Amino acid sequence: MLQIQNLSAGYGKSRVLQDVSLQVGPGELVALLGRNGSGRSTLAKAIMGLVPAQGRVVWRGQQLLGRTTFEIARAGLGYVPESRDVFPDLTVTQNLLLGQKPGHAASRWSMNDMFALFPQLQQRAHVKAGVLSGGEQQMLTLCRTLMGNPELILIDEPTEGLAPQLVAQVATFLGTLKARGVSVLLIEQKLSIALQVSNRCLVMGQGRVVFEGSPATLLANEVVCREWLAL
Ligand SMILES: Nc1ncnc2c1ncn2[C@@H]1O[C@H](COP(=O)(O)OP(=O)(O)OP(=O)(O)O)[C@@H](O)[C@H]1O
Repeated sequence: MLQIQNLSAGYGKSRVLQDVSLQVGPGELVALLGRNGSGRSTLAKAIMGLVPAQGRVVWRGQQLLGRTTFEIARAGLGYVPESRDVFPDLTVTQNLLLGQKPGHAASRWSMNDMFALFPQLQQRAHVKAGVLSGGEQQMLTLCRTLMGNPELILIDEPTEGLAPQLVAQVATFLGTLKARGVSVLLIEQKLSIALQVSNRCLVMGQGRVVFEGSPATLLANEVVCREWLAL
């Protein structure tokens, strides 16, 4: 469904990604692990057309490289960046409504689905997003992207800085995406979450994919865990 072949990308003269190839199948949740600076966020940005890249990013048979971020999102890809991304002066409900894509077929996700996943957002439905806690803003960013009905969603470190209870809610959220057939490429620092929710794990190191396999295979690979994940 998403096929990345020999992707290279970087900033100015510095080359960050080198020859990255991977794929994400329909309804699959692929976890992208690695140390800080290994290039995972750059990969997500390259897929979304946010950093210059060479190679092939093929989505449903069509090359995405060279298209604008807007066109890539319209083609069915959602992106939740590492930084929380809300409209601070709009309420929670208004933020969610803005996530919908006008003129598209009805989203398979309703506002009530979002409130069922994160009840805190319902309690704060009419509060301006700018006064929410960091964790609540993270939930709102996830939900707003989902309201756009993506077929594949790239999520960059959704549990970073969250209290354990919220981490558990994000894990449930990811499980719901999987259960409802949304493909996910998840950048995650917490190995426990990645192992719990993913079908397959990729490990990146120095801008390359250095491991690919099931969560169980990754856990059993002491060399990869030590050298590339510092476990
Ligand atoms: N805007 C930028 N300009 C220049 N270099 C950058 C930029 N963003 C990232 N880099 C560099 O690219 C490399 C990969 O960073 P990237 O953010 O993709 O890694 P990461 O695996 O997502 O790690 P992290 O979790 O720390 O973000 C790092 O060396 C980083 O310093």
